[in-house]
Amino acid sequence: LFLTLKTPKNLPPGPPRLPIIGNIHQLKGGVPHRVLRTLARKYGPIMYLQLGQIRTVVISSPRLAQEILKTNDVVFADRPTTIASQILFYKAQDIAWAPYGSYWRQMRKICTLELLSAKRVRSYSFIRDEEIRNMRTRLESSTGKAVVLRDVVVQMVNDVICRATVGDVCKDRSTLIDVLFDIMRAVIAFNMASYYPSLGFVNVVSGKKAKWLKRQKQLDVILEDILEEHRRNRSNGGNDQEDLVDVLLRIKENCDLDQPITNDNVKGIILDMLIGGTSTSSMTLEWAMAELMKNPKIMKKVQAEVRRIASGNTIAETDIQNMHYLKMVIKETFRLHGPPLLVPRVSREDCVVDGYNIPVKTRIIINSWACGTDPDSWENADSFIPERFENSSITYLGSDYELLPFGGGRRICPGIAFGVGIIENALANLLFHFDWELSNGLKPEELDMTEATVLSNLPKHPLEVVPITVSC
Ligand code: HEM
Repeated sequence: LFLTLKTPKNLPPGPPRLPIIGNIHQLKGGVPHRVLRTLARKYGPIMYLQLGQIRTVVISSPRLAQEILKTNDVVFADRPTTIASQILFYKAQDIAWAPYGSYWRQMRKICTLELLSAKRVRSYSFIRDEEIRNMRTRLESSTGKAVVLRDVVVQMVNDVICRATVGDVCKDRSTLIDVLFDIMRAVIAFNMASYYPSLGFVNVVSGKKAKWLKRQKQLDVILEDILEEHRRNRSNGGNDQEDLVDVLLRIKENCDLDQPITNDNVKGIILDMLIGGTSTSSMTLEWAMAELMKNPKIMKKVQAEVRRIASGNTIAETDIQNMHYLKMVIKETFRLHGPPLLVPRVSREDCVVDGYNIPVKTRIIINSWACGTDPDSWENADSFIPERFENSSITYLGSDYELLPFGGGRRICPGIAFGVGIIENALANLLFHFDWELSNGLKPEELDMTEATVLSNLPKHPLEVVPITVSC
């Protein structure tokens, strides 16, 4: 498929348009955030691309990210309607893809209070500890042998999130993980039809629609099963500890809400939690370990800190609060390997950004990786240097626009405390209980850090390492 993009005629006045940026095929071939950063360095931090039928503005600097996420937050608080979000996310009846409005506000509030508040996240510490201990046991049984780290951490993260969200590790875990990653791919990946929404037949011809419908069916069976089990449990008196599904079912049955909750809403929200949490947190862990394997001095320094602070054979969450270098390693991992393009926004009305008129219904892509590697904000921007955060007040909480792994504004990720809680605890345990070698005698400098083209925040080649159990 080879399609040349031409300057669209009769567009309202807007930011400088790229006359011909090549073709969609070319964008598909490279890792999109890298292609877009190269284009931004040539054409500027605000670019107007006509991608098929979709008017798209790409933002590539911290200053302009602030204009979108802070100055004009409400204007850019909407999400696009995509074929993937319609099929896979129950017609966008979740939170992440829901249009901005009263339904989104209500459901986000329920999830924030009932699952993702700091207090709630603290209450899951026993789940985190148990599942991280299980991960450790699995690794101990492989001591001296090569393991694919991704498999181990995805299972641990998925088990933590499943237990907090649906109350138990999922019976059908491997199918669920497969489907979740497939959905993530469908949402992120290049898809010609999403640039030509009025040409629905493109999806039919390419076979994508049939594939997604099949995936959706598989997923729906798992989610229905989870709901049914909770309904049964509730009619038998329920459990002492409510999980998110119990909470949503209770609210659905008893509360007089502005927007009544349907079964599809509940399923869409479970899906958000599973997808939002599993892939992002496990990818961050894999990249952090890859950077540490690539940089043995940093590995040594962070291991020394963790082993000095942790006492006894376990790591308490209070110990982690004192592991400042570990936190810097995680921040640096977010800077270089966080979600490179934020979930797209859509403008709800005409708006002026940086002196340019952006018409209503324009899709906005924020290249957070370009912000995180902006040479005006960061020295040696492409190198992994955790020490850069030593005397810095920069956080990833959405108010420092040069570091946006969780986005910003009212659509900022509501799962920051939950995600970071898992990452910090798991990484501290991996570093405390094990020494690590690369498999097949690979040298650190030979480790390939290329990103996968489709899920570009995953390493292209899954990290293979050899854990060596350390007696503490
Ligand atoms: C390392 C971990 C994580 C990263 C890097 C991450 C990143 C992000 C990003 C970049 C966004 C889009 C924000 C924007 O549009 O400005 C987002 C949204 C979201 N995330 Fe996360 N996330 C993580 C963990 C989690 C967890 C653990 C959950 C829930 C259990 C979660 C649930 C969500 C939801 C529901 C949204 C949609 C928010 C909305 O549209 O209102 N995330 N996340």
